[in-house]
Amino acid sequence: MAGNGCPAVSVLQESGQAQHTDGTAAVLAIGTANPANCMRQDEFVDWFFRVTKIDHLATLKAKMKRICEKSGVEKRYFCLTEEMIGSHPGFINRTLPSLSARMTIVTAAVPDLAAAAARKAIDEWGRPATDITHLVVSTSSGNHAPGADLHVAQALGLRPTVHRTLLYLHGCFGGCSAIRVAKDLAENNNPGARVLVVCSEVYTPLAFGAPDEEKMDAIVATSLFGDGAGAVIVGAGLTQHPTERPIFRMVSASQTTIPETERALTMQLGESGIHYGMSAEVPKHVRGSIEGCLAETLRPLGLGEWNSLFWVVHPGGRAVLDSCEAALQLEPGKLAASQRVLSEHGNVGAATIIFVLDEMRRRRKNVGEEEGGVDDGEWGVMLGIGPGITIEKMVLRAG
Ligand SMILES: CC(C)(COP(=O)(O)OP(=O)(O)OC[C@H]1O[C@@H](n2cnc3c(N)ncnc32)[C@H](O)[C@@H]1OP(=O)(O)O)[C@@H](O)C(=O)NCCC(=O)NCCSC(=O)/C=C/c1ccc(O)cc1
Repeated sequence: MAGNGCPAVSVLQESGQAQHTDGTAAVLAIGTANPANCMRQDEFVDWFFRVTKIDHLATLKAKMKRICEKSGVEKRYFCLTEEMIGSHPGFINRTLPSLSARMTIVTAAVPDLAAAAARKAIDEWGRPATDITHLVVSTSSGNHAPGADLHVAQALGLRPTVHRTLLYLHGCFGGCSAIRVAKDLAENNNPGARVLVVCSEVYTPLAFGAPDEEKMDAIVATSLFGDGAGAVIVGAGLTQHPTERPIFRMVSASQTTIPETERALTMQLGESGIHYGMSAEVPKHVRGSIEGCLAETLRPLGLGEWNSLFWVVHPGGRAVLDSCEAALQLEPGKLAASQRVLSEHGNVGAATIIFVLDEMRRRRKNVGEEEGGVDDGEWGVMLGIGPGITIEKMVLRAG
């Protein structure tokens, strides 16, 4: 394992339990939720071209089928239904204004999904919801106040004194940002804090529209993104609550922005919903920068042997994971948790990283018991990748 014989990691290892009980935050529980409507990727393009009434565009359809085949996605969950599409002409024809209709759906769905994921995390945690002191909500699906944070707090019966923080439009790194904020809250100035982090993304009703071959990036987004929510509970100072068990200790957190890439990933809310800009160069940018970006943070900790770590990487798309694998020369299987989540859910924006944390915890728990279990070492890295291009990094130490 990296750090065997390495002074910096030895210090971290020796002080791990003490740091934890003294105040290093940990993930204590995880919950996820999906909308009911499950879409198989091999049926998606036929469905999409039928409901948008453009079946005659055979070349574009064939190209989108190729993208879907290469996506690494097998199924996704949608809040969007055919009934919604049928009731709103602007959902197909994006020259018509449709923002209000889209937002009405999203405003109801974001807190519902968020609360469903949060309830699972709270059940697993085993303490009453009223013991939550802080709530951090992250979503790219919303434009209203009071926002989803208040609706989630009310739905869960949190105390009126709960400290709410809402992160809007962080995109795909929003899950890592929210978890980083929770770590800071739990470790600083708030003794005994228990922070509920909820990421809820309802992309499909917000971005749906007939494909336009001039906007291939929108077609790529439509081929990859799905809806869902993830929740974690974060706390430090566990000696006060002997029933609580750390799943992942959050050792350090940092953020890097790749220079001159601010146009590579964008999101913009307009009259016809949200528009995603996604350069075809994103995988190349990730490949060119990820090693250096990780080295600056992890090498000083003695964690530079990438294959000795476990990896919780945001699966922005199959090519993003391939880029990380190639740049870090990771052995096959190192990104299996991320690949599995991409396959089962697609890219669920900020919520995706929580699905990957959940998958990683399941794999580690099942070591020696069931197929898919894996012992990937004690130390790991969580990576979020989103607009900026921003890379969020967190060093994790398993339970
Ligand atoms: C699965 C892909 C889409 C295709 O696989 P491939 O191995 O690259 O295949 P090809 O190289 O054969 O590409 C197929 C075609 O797609 C085209 N293409 C390939 N990416 C492009 C492109 N971004 N533009 C426009 N043409 C392209 C590519 O040029 C090519 O066109 P053609 O040669 O004419 O067949 C792969 O490129 C991929 O995984 N790309 C990464 C996607 C990506 O950047 N993801 C990260 C951003 S995620 C993010 O910010 C999410 C925020 C979010 C926030 C909230 C939510 O609710 C949800 C999400």
